[in-house]
Amino acid sequence: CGGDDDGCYGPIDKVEHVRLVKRIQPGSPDAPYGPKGPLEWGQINFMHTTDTHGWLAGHLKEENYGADWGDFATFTRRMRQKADNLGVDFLLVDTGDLHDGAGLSDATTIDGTTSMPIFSEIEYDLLTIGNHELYVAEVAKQMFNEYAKKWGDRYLTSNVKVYNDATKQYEHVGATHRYFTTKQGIRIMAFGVLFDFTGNSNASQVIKAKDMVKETWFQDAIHTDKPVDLFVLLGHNPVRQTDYANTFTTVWNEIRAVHKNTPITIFGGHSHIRDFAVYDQASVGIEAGRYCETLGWVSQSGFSKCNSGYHGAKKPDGKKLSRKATDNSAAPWAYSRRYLDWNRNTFMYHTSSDKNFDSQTGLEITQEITTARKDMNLGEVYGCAPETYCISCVPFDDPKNIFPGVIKPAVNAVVLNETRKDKARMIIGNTGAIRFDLYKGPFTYDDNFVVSPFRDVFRYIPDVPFDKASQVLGLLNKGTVAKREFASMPITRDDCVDPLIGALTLRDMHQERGTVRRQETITSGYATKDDWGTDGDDTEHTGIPNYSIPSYWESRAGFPTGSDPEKVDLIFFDFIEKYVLQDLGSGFTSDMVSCYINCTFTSQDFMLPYAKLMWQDNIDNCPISA
Ligand SMILES: Nc1ccn([C@@H]2O[C@H](COP(=O)(O)O)[C@@H](O)[C@H]2O)c(=O)n1
Ligand SMILES: [Zn+2]
Ligand SMILES: [Zn+2]
Repeated sequence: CGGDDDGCYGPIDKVEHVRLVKRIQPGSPDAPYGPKGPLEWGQINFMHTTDTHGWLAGHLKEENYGADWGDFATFTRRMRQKADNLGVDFLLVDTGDLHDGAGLSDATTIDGTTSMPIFSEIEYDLLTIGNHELYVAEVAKQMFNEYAKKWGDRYLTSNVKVYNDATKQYEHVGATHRYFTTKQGIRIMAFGVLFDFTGNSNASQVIKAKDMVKETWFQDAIHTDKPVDLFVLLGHNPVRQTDYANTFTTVWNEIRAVHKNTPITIFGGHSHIRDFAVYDQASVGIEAGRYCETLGWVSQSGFSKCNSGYHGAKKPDGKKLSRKATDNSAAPWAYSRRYLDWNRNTFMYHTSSDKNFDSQTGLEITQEITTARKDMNLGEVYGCAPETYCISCVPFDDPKNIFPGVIKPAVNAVVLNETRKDKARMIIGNTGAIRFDLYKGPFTYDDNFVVSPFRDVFRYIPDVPFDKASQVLGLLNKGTVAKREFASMPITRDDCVDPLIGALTLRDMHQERGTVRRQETITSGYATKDDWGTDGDDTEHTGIPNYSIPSYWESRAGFPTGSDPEKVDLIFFDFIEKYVLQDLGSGFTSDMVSCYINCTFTSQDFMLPYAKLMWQDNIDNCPISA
């Protein structure tokens, strides 16, 4: 069972039994419902990844997103080749958040030590930095010292600097901007802008977009004497202009003030959604989801010798791109956009490659991932989860929601300082620290990082009057958005079915996940609505129920029966310490706070003991539900 063509399972890690995704051929009875039709190629074509967060092994428990980084490497190579054959341009872009979300990136002492060399095996044309590259000083330095050097002027970090130990100065991580000419002659000026992030360590500095646009280098770049046919704006920012974290508008306004008609094509991220926003008749922006579930596609035409240096094919695949950004657009620019599901079926379909899809490089990358996973014991099974628990597919208080179903019982059982076990305790966390649904079946070392990837230390204040402590959750959840910059993103996805109308029950979702998907079955997944409507998903889905959840959760343990305690130990992640203190009010100061168990016991450390404690039934014969 050597290759993937014979319907065999892909590289199965026997110890792990975690590659649950069968490697399938398009058209086979096992193939998932696939792409709706060929992509529309333009004169310039972009593929976009964002918020990959270490998911380079793919979604081992979700067939629909089961391709790995090796498969993706093969796909990008084939797409480049196809562009060359068509005589058009192709650019691959990434908009950051490369760590925090999977064992491959987070199970090493410094995040990314194993995953980053694998990530960087793909030849991106343009990349920019995310906030997750800046929380931890060592990670920021790794990006500065290794990857910025490797990626050179393709890594655009227009408003992010890192402290250089050698020069003792803060310096741009990568390049501020890049002016270049594509193979087919399009002259591009590109920038890479992070949102106004303030949670970075002191190893870095983030310059607010409104200040960055005043800097000389930026003003020089937008007033350049060189011809610019297209501005490309990358950024770890949502593309929707109404989103609170959006800073593209600031940069976009500056460019537009000088270049009234030049197209500006935007690639965003951070809010983890599929989205496409129209800025004006010559400017659109895409955001390509999260966690290697989505690959964004934007194509653009309208270049001619009158408005650019473009000398490639006029009509790449025989038909012209016909969709203008706005209904009344008088500009020459036409676009297409598509959100591709991250699976081999999709990749094979769009490269018409069927049995011959795999490349040597791709197979080698897949092998590297398999070896790394084995070396890191990522497939080691710690328990057999009896149910699936999700973050937002059921209401926050539903027993199958991950917070009441797993997180609260787990912290109650595991987060306990023996010397204070007789004290009543309240544990408060930010919901944004819990990153992914937990699936019924084998709970692996990897799943620990998938669910709770951060190293946020459990800290506490002893003996807080209960009437004070019990107000904190409510106050935290009332906090302003700016204050909650670190907390979970407000859930504003349009790609969901209304929870009250036609929502799938969790049971339905289970059944769907368990069902062999044939071509005629529409599967559960994103049903995206964006500025152009509902036709952006490459593979149609039924939509995912999505209930909004608060920004914080609280759990109580060791309470006396039938009454409230006089005092409690108030425990919380160090990540939210500042805000807990603010909401406790006067009389509470940081010198009252100390580590609860010890200063190395973090949010990475409570799920595995809980799985060992609670999920041992059927451990040797744990049914896989994917
Ligand atoms: N140490 C940390 C760091 C981050 N978080 C949570 O992640 C959110 C940001 O994630 P994005 O992928 O959207 O950039 C942040 O708002 C926090 O909720 C954390 O809990 N601990
Ligand atoms: Zn992210
Ligand atoms: Zn982010």
